[in-house]
Amino acid sequence: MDKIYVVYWTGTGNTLEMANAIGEGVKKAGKEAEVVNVSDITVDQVKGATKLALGCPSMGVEVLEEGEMEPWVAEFESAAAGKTLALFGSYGWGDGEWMRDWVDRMNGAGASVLNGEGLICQEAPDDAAKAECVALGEQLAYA
Ligand SMILES: Cc1cc2nc3c(=O)[nH]c(=O)nc-3n(C[C@H](O)[C@H](O)[C@H](O)COP(=O)(O)O)c2cc1C
Repeated sequence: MDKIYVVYWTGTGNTLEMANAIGEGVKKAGKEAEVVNVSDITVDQVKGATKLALGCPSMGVEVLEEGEMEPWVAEFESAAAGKTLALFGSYGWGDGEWMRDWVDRMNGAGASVLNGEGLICQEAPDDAAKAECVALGEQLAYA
């Protein structure tokens, strides 16, 4: 499967902005990207993908969004082994705990998380944060 999916959940659009910039980076590297809301794609559809970007903001108290993203990620755990993942998301007032937990979880499921950490950004990404997202998309495409 050549297409690289950038699967995200967003409440107010910040993580979507990150997702779009990551998709832009994938395309810049010459690969096809599909930026897709988690509610519009099943885990089955990404089972054949060797690399994937997943994004979700910090919600609840330092957890993934619980209505859509958390159940999707829980199901994805059994399909994650051997995949290369770019994890990303926006946060507000925390210290990134939700992302560290998510990275540990995905590594525990046998995936390889690029750079050993997720790309996080406080609230809306500024130009510098968007540039980091573009670079992450390129890195994922070349990985
Ligand atoms: C219900 C709710 C819970 C949140 N919990 C946290 C949290 O635990 N830690 C944190 O740093 N930010 C928290 N935030 C802030 C969001 O992560 C932040 O506003 C983020 O930019 C939202 O991204 P989005 O625009 O993609 O939805 C919370 C926001 C909401 C609405």
